[in-house]
This record gives sequence, C-alpha cells and structure tokens, in this order.
Amino acid sequence: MSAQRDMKEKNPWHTPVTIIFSVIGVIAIVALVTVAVLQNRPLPQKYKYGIVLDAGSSHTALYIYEWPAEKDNNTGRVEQTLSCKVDGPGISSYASAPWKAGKSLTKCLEQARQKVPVKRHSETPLYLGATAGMRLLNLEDSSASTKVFQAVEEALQKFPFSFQGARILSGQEEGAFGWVTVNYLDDRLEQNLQTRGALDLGGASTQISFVSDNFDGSDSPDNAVAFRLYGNDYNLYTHSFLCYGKDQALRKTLAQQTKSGPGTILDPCFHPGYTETKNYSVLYDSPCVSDRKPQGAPATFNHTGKGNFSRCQEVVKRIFNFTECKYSQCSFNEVFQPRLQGPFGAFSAYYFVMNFLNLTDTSIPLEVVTERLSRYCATPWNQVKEQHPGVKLKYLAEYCFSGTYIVTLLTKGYNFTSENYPNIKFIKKIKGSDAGWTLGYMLNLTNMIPAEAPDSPPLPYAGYVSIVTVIALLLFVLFIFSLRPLWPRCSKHPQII
Ligand SMILES: Nc1ccn([C@@H]2O[C@H](COP(=O)(O)OP(=O)(O)O)[C@@H](O)[C@H]2O)c(=O)n1
Ligand SMILES: [Ca+2]
Repeated sequence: MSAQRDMKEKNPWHTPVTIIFSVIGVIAIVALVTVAVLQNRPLPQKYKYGIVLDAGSSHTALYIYEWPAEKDNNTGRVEQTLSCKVDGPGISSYASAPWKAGKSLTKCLEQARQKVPVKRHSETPLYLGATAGMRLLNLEDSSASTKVFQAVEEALQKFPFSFQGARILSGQEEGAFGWVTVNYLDDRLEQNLQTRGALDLGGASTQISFVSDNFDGSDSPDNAVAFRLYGNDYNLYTHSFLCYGKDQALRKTLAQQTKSGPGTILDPCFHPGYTETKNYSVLYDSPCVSDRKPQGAPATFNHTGKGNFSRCQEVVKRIFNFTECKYSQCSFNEVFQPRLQGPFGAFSAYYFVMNFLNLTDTSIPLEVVTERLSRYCATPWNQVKEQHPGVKLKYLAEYCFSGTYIVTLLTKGYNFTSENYPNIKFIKKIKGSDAGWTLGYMLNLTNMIPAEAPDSPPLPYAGYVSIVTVIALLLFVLFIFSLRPLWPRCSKHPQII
C-alpha cells in the first residue's frame, strides 16, 4: 500500500502545476479558436438596393436589384429581387395625356416601396431609361417627349428613393449595357472568359453587340464601345437599328405591301382565314413609315392572311437594304458589321416569340426551324385561336410574322448561317435576373464594375478557420511535448493504483 502511495506521489502528471498548465493551455486554445471564429464570422447579410425602370416602346417594367451591403465591388453578386410590369402601354403612347404616363408607374413603385427596407429607401438610387419608343416620339414631336418626361419625373420624385433622373438611352448604350448584363450574370467579365454577344429585339429597335477579333473600332467608330472591366480591355461592336424592333418592322412590312394604296392587303405573314379591317392612319402613325403613306389612300384597308412563310420572308427581306455597303462587310442598311464571333444570347422579344413557337432549342437545325415556321404560318387562323385560347388575339395573330422576321433578321440581316445558328441561345433570365440593358445600366451608373480586378482576401473564410484550428492544435501538442521532462519514467511493471 505504501509503495502504491509512493508511485502516486511521484507521478509528475498529478502535480498541481502540470494540471494547472494543461488546463490553462486547453482554455487558451479554445479561447483563441473561439475568438478567431467569432471575430471573422460572416455577419447576417445586409443588402443595398437599386431600382431601374425600363421604359420600352411597348411597355414599362421596373426591376429591383440587391447586393450585399459590404461588397459593392464584387462581381456576380448583384441580383434581381423583383420585377414589376407596369399596366398599360409604353410611356411614349401617352404623348397626348402625359400625366397618365406618370400615373401608370405608381403601382410598381408602391411595390418597390414595400420591397426595399424603409431604412434603405433614401439611399436607393432610382433610374428611368427610355428606349426606342421615346426616341421615335422625340424625333416626331420633341415637345411631347419633354412633357412625358416631366410627368414621369414628377411621379417618380414623389417616392422616397434617390431619384437619379429619367432620360433616353442612345442605341449604343442600350446595346452595350445589354452585353454587360449578359456577361456579368454569366461571370464572364471577372473571370476573363470568352464573352457572349447580345441580341436584343424590342418593339421599336433591335440591337446587336459582340466582341470580334477583327474589330478595333477604326473601321466604324460609331459602332465601337471600349470598356475596361476587372483589368481587361474590351472593344465592343454594337449597333442599334431604329425601326427594326418587331412592331415597327411589322409596320414597315405592311407599308411595303400598301405602296400602291390598295384597299386589301393579302398578307403572307398572317394565317389563312385571318381578316381584319384596319386604319391606314394608325398604320402610318410612326416616323418609321410615315414617308411611305400612299397619296389618296382610303381610310381603311382589309388585312387578309395568306399564311405562306417563304412569301412572307420575301416581303420581310424588302424592308432591308442589302445593295449598298461602303465597308469591307455590312449587315444591312449600309451598316458595318465585323465577322460574327463566339456564342450569343438572344433575349426580350427574340425569347418571347421563339418560346411561343417552341423554337428556343437552337440545336434544331435552321432548315427544320423554317419547316416548322412554314407549317405554323399555314395553319388556319381558326385553328390557331382554338389551340391558344388564353393568348390575346392581337399578339396571337402576329407570331407567324414575328418568327419569320426573327429568322430573316438573324440569317439575312446579321448573316447567321446553319453553322453558327447553334451558337445562339434564346434566353429570358440568367441566374434569376432578366437579360436586358437595365442591370448593365445600373452597374455602370453605380460604378459597381471596377476597371481593375479587385484585391481578394488571400484565404476564403473556411480555409482561414481551418488553419487557425490546426495551428492551435499544433501549439497544444508542442506544449505537451515541452512538458516531457515531467512525464513519468517508463516502468516495466507500472502500477497504476
Ligand atoms: N411577354 C411579352 C413581352 C413583350 N413582348 C414584346 O417584346 C417587345 C419589347 O419591346 P420594348 O417595349 O422593350 O421596346 P423597345 O423600346 O426595346 O424597342 C415588344 O415587341 C413586345 O410586344 C412579347 O412579345 N411578349
Ligand atoms: Ca427593350
């Protein structure tokens, strides 16, 4: 018994000093890791917001974007959190009653007021950008366009956001910001990946924007937009064709067929059995066609469908001018276009129309696309109506034309071929955000895409915590080893008790 007591007394592990050291060591390590983890733990996310109103020719839409409050400068982090379609037509349609343009926006702004936290209201920028509808109104009647803007500004200033102004975007801006949006959402800018061209089809204008190796802007400076984003230089080719959005293109195509002012148009772009009496004055009420108004035309004409894709394509082709080109190569209307390059994203009406026609899959060969369109256009109007009972008749009637126009614009206008047609992707959204110019516009105005690549922390958070823990454990083991002289001597027959 006394030998056992001796052994116990000699065991240095049981000395109070060692025990105290060990306990302090363990506590210190636990404290170190806890402090490091707590100090660096991501705080609950706080968001900042930005609001953009897209005042298009056919309608206005409001988009709210949000991004983590502490990371204004990081890529791929701005996301669309709400979209609201304004009831009624585009603001340019309110030329004769401008106050109604302002009033039409209030419902969506109310939604925005609910969505954005109250304490963020006053710091949330609010922008309104108008596109081709207002460009046309401005050409037609600039004082009417000024009045529409006044009414819209007055309405927007009534909300608690930081209103940054309402203005018309140039066609270049519209094309370039659409390209920025698509490539930002795809994370192609920060990662310096091959960029995606942007094809935007609106109601009154259409834009094509892409980077091409054989374009540096010298051939056609009007089509060049230079960007430096995340430390990379981009020479973007962009062109906006005013009057070549699908609604104005339809007017042009109809006007083409009424040149001699007949009372009836037999239109291959509308379904057989379709027949409507339309007003000449309504058809010609646009600067895109007003010069074509036939003299002495009757007040109305009979618009009758014939449902023939290839003949429709023939009349659509006539709204493009392919004869003149003073550059090495052109798309149409004497507009320079470099060689098509890389993948493309086609959005807005490109998507809506091709989605309706079940043709968004571009692995379907172009020949099959035209076959399907031919069959669709030839379908009698009554049958089409039966197949799509929920679709507004005005829109339903136009899909044959719109599909034909899209295929013609892409292949004859921009020179896409069977080989590179599969490079086009018809898209509506990318990672939850709508493809369109609005996000790119806001990123630019809030300086959210830096010219140079941002410095990133050397380690991600999880890596940092792991390293701190491993080092702490290592220190602990070293500490234990440093107490080695105090360890019990090995005995051949240790007696524990
Ligand atoms: N669900 C929808 C929404 C819009 N659209 C069309 O998409 C086009 C949008 O053009 P927009 O109003 O942005 O006009 P722009 O000012 O861009 O020329 C219009 O032709 C609309 O009719 C559609 O086909 N289906
Ligand atoms: Ca648009």
